[in-house]
Amino acid sequence: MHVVIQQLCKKYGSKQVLNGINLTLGTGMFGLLGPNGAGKSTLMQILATVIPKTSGDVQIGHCKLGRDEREIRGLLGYLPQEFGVYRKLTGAEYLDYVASMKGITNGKARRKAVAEMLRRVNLEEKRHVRIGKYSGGMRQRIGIAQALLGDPQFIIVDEPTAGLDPEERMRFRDMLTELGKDRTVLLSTHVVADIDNNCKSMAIMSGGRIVFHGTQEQLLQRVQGQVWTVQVGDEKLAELKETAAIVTAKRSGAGYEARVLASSVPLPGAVLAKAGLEDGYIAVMRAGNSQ
Ligand SMILES: Nc1ncnc2c1ncn2[C@@H]1O[C@H](COP(=O)(O)OP(=O)(O)OP(=O)(O)O)[C@@H](O)[C@H]1O
Repeated sequence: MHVVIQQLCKKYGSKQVLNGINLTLGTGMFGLLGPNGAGKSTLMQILATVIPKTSGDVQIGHCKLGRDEREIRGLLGYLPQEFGVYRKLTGAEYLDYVASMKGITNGKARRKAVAEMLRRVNLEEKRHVRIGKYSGGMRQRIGIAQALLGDPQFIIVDEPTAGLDPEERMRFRDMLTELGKDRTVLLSTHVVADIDNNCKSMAIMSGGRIVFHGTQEQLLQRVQGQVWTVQVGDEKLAELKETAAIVTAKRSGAGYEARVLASSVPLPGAVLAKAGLEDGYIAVMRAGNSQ
């Protein structure tokens, strides 16, 4: 499914939260990366028809946001950041409720869909337990289950791995990868590591704008030949912070091993390193410019 976002804006009072967003998504996983407060959740909520846009156009398949809300809700699955509202319902009750909202009105069909989804996310045994008693991983799984009810072609997932342990994190990512094979999956996160190899296309948001939109390779190309590691003491590190962009500084021996972005050797002894996504992200955030 194709999703085309053009000049999308959102204002809360006089506060401009989204400022002229342009994005095109196709089949597969699309990673949206940005710091807290960048506007990612606002964008997700607009696409999920939870809140209205202020201006701009969004085309989801053959539907238009602002005109075809009901049809759009039938096309998409949305996993929001928070689930607090449903803590008192059991997993099965919650999925039954969501299935009704998605228009699965036939009781038998609904029970079948709910049972199938509980099995798929491995929560059959916990179906009569209240969601408030679920672990972080279980809550994410019931979240993805509700998002997948009705077999949506566009899946929106907001900050999916918060509160998950490493194993749950990996399982969750595998599940999204599988879903992305024949659907459009939009994944928002502030954790660079969540944007793994499966998100071929990605965007970076900052201050309500898209500051990068392209492939992972294109992001890496931006910092090719500009990432250095260098061993420094406390004083040199402070000096370096003034003159160069430091990606990380890890304690090493008596000083630090600093990872630095610079167009030429930042200090004598600095060694050129292989560029990673984190380096590209830091470079784009510092430049704050759009592609
Ligand atoms: N209902 C609201 N009224 C006023 N301002 C809001 C409202 N909702 C969000 N904002 C503001 O909009 C900006 C973007 O918030 P948003 O939650 O979309 O960012 P985010 O990138 O998803 O970050 P986070 O991961 O922290 O949620 C923030 O400055 C936030 O304070």
